[in-house]
Amino acid sequence: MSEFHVRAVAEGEQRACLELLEQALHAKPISDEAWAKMARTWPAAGKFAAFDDHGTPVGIASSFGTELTVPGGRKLATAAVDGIAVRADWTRRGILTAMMATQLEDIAARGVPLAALHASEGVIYGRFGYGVATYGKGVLVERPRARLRDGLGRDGVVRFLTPAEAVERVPALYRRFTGERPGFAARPEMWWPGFFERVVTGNDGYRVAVHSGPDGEDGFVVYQTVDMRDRQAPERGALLDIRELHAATPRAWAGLWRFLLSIDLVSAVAGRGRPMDEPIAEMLTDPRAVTTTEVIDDLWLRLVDVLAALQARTYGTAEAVVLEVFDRQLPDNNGRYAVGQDGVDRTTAEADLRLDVDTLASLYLGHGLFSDLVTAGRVEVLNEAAVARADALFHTVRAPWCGTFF
Ligand SMILES: CC(=O)SCCNC(=O)CCNC(=O)[C@H](O)C(C)(C)COP(=O)(O)OP(=O)(O)OC[C@H]1O[C@@H](n2cnc3c(N)ncnc32)[C@H](O)[C@@H]1OP(=O)(O)O
Repeated sequence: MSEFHVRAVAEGEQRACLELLEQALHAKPISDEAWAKMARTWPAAGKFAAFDDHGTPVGIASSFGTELTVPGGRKLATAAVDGIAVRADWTRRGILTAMMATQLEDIAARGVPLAALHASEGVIYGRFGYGVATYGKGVLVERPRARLRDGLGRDGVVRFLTPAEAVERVPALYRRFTGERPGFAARPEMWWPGFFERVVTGNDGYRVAVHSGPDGEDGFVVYQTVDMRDRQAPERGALLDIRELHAATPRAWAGLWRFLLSIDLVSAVAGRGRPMDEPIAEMLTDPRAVTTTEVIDDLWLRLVDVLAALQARTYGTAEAVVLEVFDRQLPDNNGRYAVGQDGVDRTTAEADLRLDVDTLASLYLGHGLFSDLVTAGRVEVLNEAAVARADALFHTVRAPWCGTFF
């Protein structure tokens, strides 16, 4: 059997790696034209690949640098893992395992405390220390029944942007969003061409509209129209499928929803991966006009430097707890941490709760409760009184949400 070896991707090898990624994700092959646009978003830096004996890439692990907001508002350097694949004729031979080890060691060596990804499947990344740290909900709003409460969302103006205008204006607008919600991801310059420009200038019919309030442009929505008409239900109009909707103020948020729900010949407005606490039903006169269609795991988080990550966030009001953390891939993280409102440090004190690093990652941004993960067998309790304290320390008022796909 042929062997593979993992090393950093060299300049000039990126396109072959991207082709391998697109093939593994069952996407269309990359044309020369598409590659010309994408090349600048796919630098060799931050990429590792597995190569066969002939030097052909058979696996890719890519990441780029971003920042995530952690509870309390600090922005923490994060490796956004945006492309993982192994060629189908090379799977289940340990290539992903080898690439993840190299990638994690590299991220740790560079002093980046967090890594994050969106997973294609739920069974892959827990073994590498990633835990589900944010969730998103799918919503379907039936337009004929949906009326916004009086006065809501009427203060501003919404207008369409051409694709070229959207490419030029939306990145600057996005920088207005301060991202205080835990889990919120910054979008570095290199994110925009591959994940935004390609979508809004492509042939899939995406439209972009911006909301303007008293301080200028303060929100935008990107959506696609899906034709729902059929012979059985000729009265049905289109479905508006929101790709993203961001607003700097509650008024801008309501204004964008009002706009979407006012468009003619539309039977429903749908969104996926919306914040779990987005108050859509609450803004309508008939809350039953909204159906939650799904809840999806959104951001998978990896605490690469557990001490730095724990020290970066703030905590609720409760007495400190001692957590004993186990990390198979990055053993420097193994040990006990005293976590409290007054700070976090390593300790030799007896542990209250024992857990794996992926479980701690899933609690880190404030989603979920230690007590539920005790029930689920994910947290070992050595001191019963510490469970409620850990809940109070870690849980956040706002549901964490990432808001950016990568
Ligand atoms: C962040 C992102 O980019 S998400 C996109 C991820 N990529 C894809 O889904 C593309 C299609 N799939 C693939 O490319 C590959 O199947 C990968 C990357 C998911 C897995 O690569 P492999 O090299 O086969 O993984 P590897 O051999 O190292 O397996 C490690 C372990 O994970 C398990 N595993 C890996 N992938 C899967 C899977 N899809 N389903 C179930 N188990 C899996 C293996 O069985 C193995 O378990 P073991 O340690 O108990 O033996």
